[in-house]
Amino acid sequence: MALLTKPELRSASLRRRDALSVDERQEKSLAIATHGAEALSRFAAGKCVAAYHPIRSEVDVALLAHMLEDAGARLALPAVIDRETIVFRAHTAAGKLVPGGFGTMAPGEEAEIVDPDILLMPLSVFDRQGNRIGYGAGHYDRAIERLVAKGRKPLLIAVAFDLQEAPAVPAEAHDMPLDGVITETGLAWFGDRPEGL
Ligand SMILES: Nc1nc2c(c(=O)[nH]1)N(C=O)[C@@H](CNc1ccc(C(=O)N[C@@H](CCC(=O)O)C(=O)O)cc1)CN2
Ligand SMILES: Nc1ncnc2c1ncn2[C@@H]1O[C@H](COP(=O)(O)OP(=O)(O)OP(=O)(O)O)[C@@H](O)[C@H]1O
Repeated sequence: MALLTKPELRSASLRRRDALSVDERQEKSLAIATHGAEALSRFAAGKCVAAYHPIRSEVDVALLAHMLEDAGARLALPAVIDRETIVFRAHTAAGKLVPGGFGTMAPGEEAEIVDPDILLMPLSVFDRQGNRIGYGAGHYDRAIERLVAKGRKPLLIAVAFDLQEAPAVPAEAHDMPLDGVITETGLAWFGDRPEGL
């Protein structure tokens, strides 16, 4: 069978994700938080974790983010600053969220721009080799490339429902491979388990 293109894989996966009921999404998001916190709490203590403010039918990652915060992590959220660029801004309990682009919410311009150690990443589709497809803007790929160019090596962890998995996602040169994925059935590492985990 011919490999599906990125847009075909994206729309098929988003259709499946959109079909989950609100209750199913909440229940699975809770399982994702439990698995994620169990696997990452110790590692995340003292580190900066970028979550995201869910849009569309994405996993609600807020519970996991707050469990990691309780374990000692600092939180950040992405903000779109132009069509091609996102930055990560510190998200504190007192900090207000403002519209962050593409229907997302993000900390305002007064919030410090930070370089996260761990990215909890939304996506449309992933495969077991660690390839991912987002919404097609290249925002995360470019942000990761910038972090790597500064000598940072953030841990890249996708947060997704099992039904977003595809057998094979075509990878392009700019795509940054994931270290792992957390779904409602647990956390899976794609290669060797990262050091310290
Ligand atoms: N919750 C969340 N926050 C996020 C992302 C994300 O994927 N999810 N991003 C990930 O990069 C960045 C924002 N980039 C985004 C880029 C495109 C679309 C989107 O929905 N695109 C539409 C097409 C464009 C449009 O609506 O005009 C689509 O796919 O239908 C959403 C977010 C940073 N924050
Ligand atoms: N590091 C990069 N430098 C320059 N252009 C890039 C980079 N990463 C992605 N792009 C461009 O962005 C566009 C979208 O890329 P791609 O289809 O991989 O996005 P995506 O993985 O769906 O999005 P995202 O990374 O926001 O989740 C493509 O035109 C691609 O060439």
